[in-house]
Amino acid sequence: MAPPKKSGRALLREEGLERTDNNLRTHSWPVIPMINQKNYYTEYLKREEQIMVFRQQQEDLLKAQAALLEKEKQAAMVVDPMAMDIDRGADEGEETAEQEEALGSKVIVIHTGSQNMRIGLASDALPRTFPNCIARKADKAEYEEEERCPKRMKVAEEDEDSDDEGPQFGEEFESQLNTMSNELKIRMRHNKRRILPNSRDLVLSYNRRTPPETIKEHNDPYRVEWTDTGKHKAPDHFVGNEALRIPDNSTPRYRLYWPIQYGTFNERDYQSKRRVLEDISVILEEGIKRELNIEKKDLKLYSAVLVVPDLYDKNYVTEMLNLLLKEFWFAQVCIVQESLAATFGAGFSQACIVDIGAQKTSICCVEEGMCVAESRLNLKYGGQDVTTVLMKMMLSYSFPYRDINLRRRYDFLLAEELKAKYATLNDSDISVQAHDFHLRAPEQDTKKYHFKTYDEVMLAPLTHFKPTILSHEEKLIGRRSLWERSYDLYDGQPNDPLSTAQHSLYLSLIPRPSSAGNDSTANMGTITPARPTLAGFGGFGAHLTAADTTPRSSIAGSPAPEGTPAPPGTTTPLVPGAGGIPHPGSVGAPQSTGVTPVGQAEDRDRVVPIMPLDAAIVESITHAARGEEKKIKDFLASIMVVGGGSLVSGFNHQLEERIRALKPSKEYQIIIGVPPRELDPMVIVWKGASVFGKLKISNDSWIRQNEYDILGSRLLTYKCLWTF
Ligand SMILES: Nc1ncnc2c1ncn2[C@@H]1O[C@H](COP(=O)(O)OP(=O)(O)OP(=O)(O)O)[C@@H](O)[C@H]1O
Repeated sequence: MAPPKKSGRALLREEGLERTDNNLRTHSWPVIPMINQKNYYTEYLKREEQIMVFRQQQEDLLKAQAALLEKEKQAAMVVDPMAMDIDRGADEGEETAEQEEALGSKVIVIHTGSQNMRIGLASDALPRTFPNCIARKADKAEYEEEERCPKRMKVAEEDEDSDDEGPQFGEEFESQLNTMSNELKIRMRHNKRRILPNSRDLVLSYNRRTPPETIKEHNDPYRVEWTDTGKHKAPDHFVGNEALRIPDNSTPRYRLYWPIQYGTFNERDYQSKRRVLEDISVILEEGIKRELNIEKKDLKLYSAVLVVPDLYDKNYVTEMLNLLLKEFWFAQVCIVQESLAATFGAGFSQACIVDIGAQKTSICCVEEGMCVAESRLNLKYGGQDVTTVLMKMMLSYSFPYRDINLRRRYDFLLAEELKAKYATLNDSDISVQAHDFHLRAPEQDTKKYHFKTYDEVMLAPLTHFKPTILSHEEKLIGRRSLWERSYDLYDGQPNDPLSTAQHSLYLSLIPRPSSAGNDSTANMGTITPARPTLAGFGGFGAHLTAADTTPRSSIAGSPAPEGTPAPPGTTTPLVPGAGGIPHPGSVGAPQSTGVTPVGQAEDRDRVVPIMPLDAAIVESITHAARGEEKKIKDFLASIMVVGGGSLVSGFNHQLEERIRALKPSKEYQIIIGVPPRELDPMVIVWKGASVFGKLKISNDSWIRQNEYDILGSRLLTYKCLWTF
């Protein structure tokens, strides 16, 4: 139907030309007609000179060139060809060693790990490392507030003293331990290694009947120097090693905090954002002062390089950037990703970097100096899980120090020491062996324990390849309780990056309704276990309600019996069960799940991303190669393992064997490279960041104070070497 015809007066009114009786127009504003959207075109923000950051870089470059010309003129006058050569070289990015050193001595490189803080001048050969923790005065120490770790199943009091401990960690754990032990036995036989049939019984009976010796404190040459809290003038806090050495029962009491957890802020143990940031700030300030001898007030003369995880949390990066620029007043800050830094440290241009830290393991392929974004994988387990599971296994083998509790500082240090000494992945080390250790607790005589080990020293680090036996129920507590997920202002998409590799891992964990729509139990709002067998599997039967992922200390920690379906409206932190992981390589580009990106992002906060390490590496490489066979071969031949968790003896060989089993074809050469120059795998990332900080080409990545004042964290889009 044709629209009704408009009167002439109405048309004039629309055009603003309506006139009054005296023939004058009602207003004198010019009327601008609407733009025809079909022909609409703009160059706004399409050219570099319209972006302030690039404009400024261009201006800086012109200034530098003008200064160089001026210098050349002066040098030509005094005929000093050397001076000209040096300057030209510098302009072309070929710094001399002296220039690099000079640049590096004004750059502080910061790598904040979940367990270790590494700081140092970029000109230093190695970083200073100390525990990334702070002890603050409190009513109770952490061991008085929190449950024993490893968590024991409740046993009747009269049983506690009996010789036969029974399954302290639940039937499920025991059965997985036995399965792993049997699998190891089969593998050893296959490799023609001799095993005594009653080895475990020998260990059990020895450990049960060997009492500890008591050594008087004055007879112990290695007694620990505990931190003196100075009772009456006790300071508010201690940092790093000093904090870890405060007696647990000190007066006044101190509570230990680790402000970084799983590569982002610790939202579990803190009640406010301010306290987290304050603690990080104090640790950094005191670390820089003590280790580098630089006062906070002088930091405006320094630049900072900050290392962040590959799959970073946007809030973490922006808050840390703000902290460094506005609290520490560094002149400029540059941000670099862990895997990229690792390749810089090792001097590789292409590699698949596997970083095994204390709480997280990240995998990322790097090619031509760039992270292959889609290959990034972040798994929530690491060296600390190995320590805990080793203690569990040793206790299951009647470890004589039955009261060990990793929430106590001296026990945590003891467990770390035992792991570093005895954990192994060499088949040749598996036999019944006798060891001893000294238990040094504050205000107590030293106790010397004798114990024997068998296969548990290998089974514990083997959990990297069988992470379902690890306990994951506490890993999501408090997540997003202080910082809400960051969303893009314009399109509402989550700002935290997600790779196709990580996405496919989540897809395998988050249950979705089938395409036929016949799965009426699946519910987008809550996550129910994907496989009923998962409940109670590997000791993580704890069900978290949706609300439990937000408030701290509200976990319903009772393990659910095997096969128990989750009550309605409950959420289980999900990890892949046996056979739950799709075959590596079977997952291509992300499949559409029919859920909004926001919904997916929220789901991800309720899932613990876990996958066997060997499968995860193959998965990451598959996503990096995007179907190119040559790239798969190249990445498989250039795997590099870094991070403290990889220091277990025999780790690389074991990993190589397992990847070979997944990629048996003769076409693939699997090479696990070691860091060059015998560098410690724990410091490679820091080393690479320090190299980056000294380069002139990294000039474009520096975020300066004046730019930050105008653009804030939006600068990250232009300044970082990766897509932010
Ligand atoms: N000799 C060793 N053998 C086995 N494990 C070790 C050894 N030395 C250190 N580790 C482990 O390495 C881990 C610390 O590694 P690293 O410093 O790389 O972690 P981080 O950077 O603090 O943690 P994350 O990467 O999770 O943030 C700890 O779990 C520690 O027990």
